Order: sequence, then structure tokens, then C-alpha cells
Amino acid sequence: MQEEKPNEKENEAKKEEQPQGKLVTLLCPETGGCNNTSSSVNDEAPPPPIVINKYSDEQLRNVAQRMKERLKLYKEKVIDQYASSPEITPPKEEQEKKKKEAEQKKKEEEEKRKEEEKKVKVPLKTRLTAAYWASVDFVMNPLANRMDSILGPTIDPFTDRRYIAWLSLVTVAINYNTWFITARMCFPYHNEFVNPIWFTMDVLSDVIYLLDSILFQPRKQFVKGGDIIKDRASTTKHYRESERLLADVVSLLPFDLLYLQFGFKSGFRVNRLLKLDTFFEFSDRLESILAKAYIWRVIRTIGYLLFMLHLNACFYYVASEYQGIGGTKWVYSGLGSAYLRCYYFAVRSLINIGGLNEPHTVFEITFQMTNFFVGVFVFSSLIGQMRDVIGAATAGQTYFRTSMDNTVAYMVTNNIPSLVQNRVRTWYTYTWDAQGMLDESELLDKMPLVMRTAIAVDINLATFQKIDLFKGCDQQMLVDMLLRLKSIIYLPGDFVVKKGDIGKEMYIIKSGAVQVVGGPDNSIVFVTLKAGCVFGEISLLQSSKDGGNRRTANVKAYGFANLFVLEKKDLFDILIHYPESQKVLARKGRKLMKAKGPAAAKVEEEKKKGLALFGPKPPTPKLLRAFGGNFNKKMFNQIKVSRRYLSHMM
Ligand SMILES: Nc1nc2c(ncn2[C@@H]2O[C@@H]3COP(=O)(O)O[C@H]3[C@H]2O)c(=O)[nH]1
Repeated sequence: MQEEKPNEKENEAKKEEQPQGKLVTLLCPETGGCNNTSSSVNDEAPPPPIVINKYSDEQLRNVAQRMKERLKLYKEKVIDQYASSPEITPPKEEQEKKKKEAEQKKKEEEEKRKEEEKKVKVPLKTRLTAAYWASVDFVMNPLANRMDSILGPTIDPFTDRRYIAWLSLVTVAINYNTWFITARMCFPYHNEFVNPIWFTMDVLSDVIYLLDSILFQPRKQFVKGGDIIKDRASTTKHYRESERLLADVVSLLPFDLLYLQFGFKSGFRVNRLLKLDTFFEFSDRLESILAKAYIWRVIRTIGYLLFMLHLNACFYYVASEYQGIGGTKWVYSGLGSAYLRCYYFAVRSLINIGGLNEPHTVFEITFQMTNFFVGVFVFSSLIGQMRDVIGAATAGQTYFRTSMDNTVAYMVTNNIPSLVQNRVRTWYTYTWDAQGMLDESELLDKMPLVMRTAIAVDINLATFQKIDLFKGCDQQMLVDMLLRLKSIIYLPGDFVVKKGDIGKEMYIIKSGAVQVVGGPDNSIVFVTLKAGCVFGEISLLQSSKDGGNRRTANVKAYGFANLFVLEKKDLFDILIHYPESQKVLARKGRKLMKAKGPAAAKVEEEKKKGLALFGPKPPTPKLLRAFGGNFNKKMFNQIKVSRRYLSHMM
């Protein structure tokens, strides 16, 4: 039994071997199994596969094939875990990194391709331009780097004063070229003595042109789709692709080199006039920063007029030369300063003053007639332009005069007493003198809210923050209040607030002063309130119950008082949004009332008794009456209260 066991085992092993051998063959159909499993397999040719069932054999082959593929996959995975596992999403950063790398690669390839394309296709002109800029960069880069430290990489052409100052220098150069090129072309102003001066001036103006187009223009920020482009590379590119560059380059072309061939003639510099665009840019920038831009506009229009006359003087001299200087009575006689005499002719002829010698030849008559026509059309339009500029500058004053005249006419028609008429006139005159307009709010109304806020905050917020009543209130609430303020001017002695009236607005003193008055004929001054003080707030902050909304005192203007008015409705509209500030103001209102006793009671009392300001007026002691004085101890107390009140307010 014991011996049988190994035999049985061998048999069993043999039995098991058979299908295993078959499976090996199936797993490695090409080699007939794995080569290293048995040396006999290597040595002998593989036996033909035993096919028991065609279908199952096919199935087994498929399984083996798939297992092989899986093995390959796992091998790959050992090297790169995500390489062949689409079902596993790699971490996001890695995905992005790969994406970026791919994009970068794509970009580089694209650029490479473009460059190669360029090499093949780039037209000569473009290549020349590129070469030109490369050489310019090479020469100017050290200077440009230095300018970077002074001007910064880019400049804001609208607000940068240094740029505007530079433009004024370019404008001088442009004007030099415009006036002198034309004069030198027509008048005999070139000779060996003055030529070196002209040449020096020409070179100087050229240097200014060059510096402008190399150092300043490429630095100018610009707006693209609403964005301000401040990046230096973009500003340079923008300039290099603009028409301005073309004008700048052409205006700098050195036709002057033709002097060598044809002699010193300013006609070769006519291309310098193409830089005229920069003059107009300067004009716009200057207008935007000047407080009285119309002065510059008038100067500019006069400049145009003078230049027209200058051109005409030049033409007249050329015409005289053509006819023969001093040849006829009409032409320039050749005496005195040629330019001055010709300019004089131009003035008389273009402005149609007359008194000139009659033209006789066809040429002279044609010239003279053309001059008359040009004078009529061009000059009348220039003079009209000047009238518009001056008219626009004085439009405000005209409006003020018209409204004052209309009001006076209205008062006269309705037989208003002359005293009132005079006050109205005084109000108009003072308002105009004080603020240069009748209604400031009209001006601000047209602006966007954000700008109105900025202006209001800049002018008045500091004053508001100092007002004791508003201390502890929300800052934003103060800003909201500033936006609702209206400015109003009271004349000396005008009552701003009358005791017992319903309080509908409160006041903040902008400039001037007001007095809280009472007593018989309002002759007693309790308090004088000055710029930055608030009044009229008590009746505003009290409820209408028991007459709390009535004015507790008379307030009248002392001198001219410029006040801000805040209406009750506006104040309450604002306070809805600021409950905390509402509480603060209510508390302060109560405190103020306490300082003076219950307002309603006082108002009622005073109504009944018709007595003085802050309480019933006790009878004046006989002794005092004998001295003519009408104040008493009570009054002193009231003054003390007023002082206390004042210290609250300031
Ligand atoms: N009653 C009173 N009012 C004063 C005094 N000083 C300034 N005022 C101001 O005068 C204003 C008159 O109108 P209001 O009662 O609305 O609010 C009053 C206060 O703002 C004072 O001493 N007493």
C-alpha cells in the first residue's frame, strides 16, 4: 500500500500534466508554450495542437490573447501608472501640467512654422521696416532705458504733465518748420551768412522730431475695448502699427541730403509739415488741463488767422517776383523789409480793408480777386469761430444776465416794491460773484453718480465730519447726505427760519454766519453760528406730536450767508437705510431738547403769551426799565443755554 502511493501520485501527476501542457501551448501558440519551462520543448519541434472542440479551442485562444494584452498593460503601468488606464483619472494638477506642456509644444511648433513661413513669404517692405526698427532699437536702447527710469515704461498721454510739456516743445519745432519753411521757400532768405543758422535750427528741430517718435510715442498708453493698455510691448506695437508712425517716418525722411546736389533749399524739408498731427494733439491736451481753456482756443484761432496772412504774404512775394519786383504799381516795390511789406499787403487784401494799388494785368487781377474770395470765406469763418469760442466762454455770464434781466422785467411789470427789487438784484449779483453760476447743482446733475460723490466728498465731507451732530453716524450716510444738499444764498438780515413754523429742512453753514435772535423786534442775539455749524435740526428730529416739529427760534442771516439745505424728506429717506445712525441722531435730538426744555410746551406757551425765545418772558424790573435795559436774569440764563448749545454743535 505504501509502495503504491508514489505510483498513484505519478499517475495523477501525469494526468494533470496533460491538460497543463495543452494550456502552455495555448498560452504561447507561436512558440508552443513558454520556452523556459522545459528543455524538451526547446529541443523538439512543437507537437501539433490537439483540437478537441473547435469552438472551445477558439475561446481559449481569445482568453489567452486577452491575458497577454493585460500583461502588457500591467507592464506599462509599472512604468507610468496612467499610461494605459483611462478609467483612472490622474490628479487635476498633473492633467493641467500635461495640457500646458502640450499647449506649449503646440505653440512653439506654431511659432516655428510661422517663422519658417515668414522667412519664405515676408515682403521686402516688412523686412526693411523690421530691420529699421532693429537698428533704431540697437542705437536708442541705452537712451530708452534711461528714459524708462525717468518717464516710466509707459505714459498716460491725457494726464501726464511731462508729456504735455514735451508736446509743447514738439509744437515749437512744428511751428518753426511750418512758418519758416514756407517763408524760406518764397523769400530770399538763404545766403552764406544765415545758412549755418538755418542749418543748426533745422537739425535741432529734426532731433526733437526723432526723440518724439523714438522715446515718447511708443510709450503712450491707449484704450482698447475699454481697457487702458499700459504694457510697454503693446504700446510700442500699437505705435508701430499706427498711421502716426507712417507720418512720423515720412516727416523725418532726410531729403535734405539733396542739398549736396541742388544746393541749400528749404523746399526739401516740406515733408516736416506732416508732423502737424502732434500740434493738434498738444492743443487737445492743453485744453483739457487748462482752467480757462477758451483763452488757448482764442490764441489758436488768432494763430490760424496770422498763418493765413503769412501764406498770403509769401504768395504775394512770389507773384511779385513772377511779375518783376517793382515792375508795376501793384507788385512789391522792392523797398524796405520784404516780409513786412508783403504781410501788410496780405492784411489789407485778405481782410478786405482796401486802399491798395489797383491790379492791371490779368495775373494781378486774378490774384487780387482770389484774395478777396479767400478773405470773404476763410476769414469770415475764422472770425465766426472766434466769436463762438468767446461766446461759449461767456455763456454762463450771458445766462446770468438774461435771467436777472427777465426777473427785473417781471418785477417791474408786477409793480413789486423797489426795496424787494433791489434785494433781488443784490442776490443775483452776490450769487454770481460768489459761485460764478446761479445753480451749482445744475452742473453736477449731468455727471455720473460716482463723480458727483467724489466732488461732494472732496468739497464738504471734512466739514461734515467735524459737525458734532453727525459724530458717531455712519460715514456712508454722510456721503449720501452730501449728495442731497442744495446750496442757497441769503442776504443780510433775511430770516432763514421763523419761530413756530413747521421745520421742513435743516441747514449747514457753508460760508458767512447766521444769528439766533429773539426778544422784541428780534433785537436780542442769542447765538451767532458760523461756517460748519448746523441749525434747524431740532424741529426736524422731533416728532410732529405736541408740535415738536415747530421751529424753536428765529434764525436770520448775518451778512451774506451761503448755506447748504437738507430737506426733511431726504434726511428721512437716507436714515431708513442707517438704523444705527438714526438712533444716534434721535438720541442727540432728545439731548438738545432736554438742554432747552420741552419744545412743544415752549412753542405753545410762546404762542399763547407771544413772549421771547426760550420761555415766558418775566416782567422787566422797574429799576432796569428805568435804565432802558430790557434784559433780565432769565435772559442771561438763556444766553448760557445758547452757549452750551453752541458748544454742542461745534
Ligand atoms: N432753540 C434754540 N435753537 C437754537 C439755539 N441755538 C441755535 N439754535 C438753532 O435754531 C434753530 C431754529 O429752528 P429749529 O428749532 O429747527 O432748530 C434750531 C436750532 O438748530 C438755541 O440756543 N436755542
